[in-house]
Amino acid sequence: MPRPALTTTVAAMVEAARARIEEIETEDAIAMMEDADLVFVDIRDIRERQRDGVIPGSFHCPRGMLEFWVDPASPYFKEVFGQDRRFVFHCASGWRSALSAALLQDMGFEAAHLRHGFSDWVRKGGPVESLEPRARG
Ligand SMILES: O=S(=O)([O-])[S-]
Repeated sequence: MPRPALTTTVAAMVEAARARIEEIETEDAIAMMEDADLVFVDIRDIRERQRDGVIPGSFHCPRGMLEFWVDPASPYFKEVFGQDRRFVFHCASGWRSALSAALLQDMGFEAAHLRHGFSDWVRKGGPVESLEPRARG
């Protein structure tokens, strides 16, 4: 049976998201590293973090938990998202984080995203920390 045609593409969705969210260039984000009011939120999955490293001090919020962790009415709410701080979401290349920032905007949660993602962060010499794989019990 033929698959039904999609009504949009992921590229179109990312483009539409990018048109309405705050985007941070890598160089500017690196310069913001020392800002204690700023939280980098990494939405990549744990395997990407373990394989490629992380932005030091970044908070890991798997993309699948996004809405649940930022909503104070959710049983999964995370305190960090209740703090009066500036949040910059990132993924590997800026696609997932663009969609996430737009979704958060729809929820009324203010967040920017790292325009070119962690891969560009590494390319531009941003600091990277290694993550030890969790020991299995
Ligand atoms: O979503 S992605 O830009 O990291 S491939």
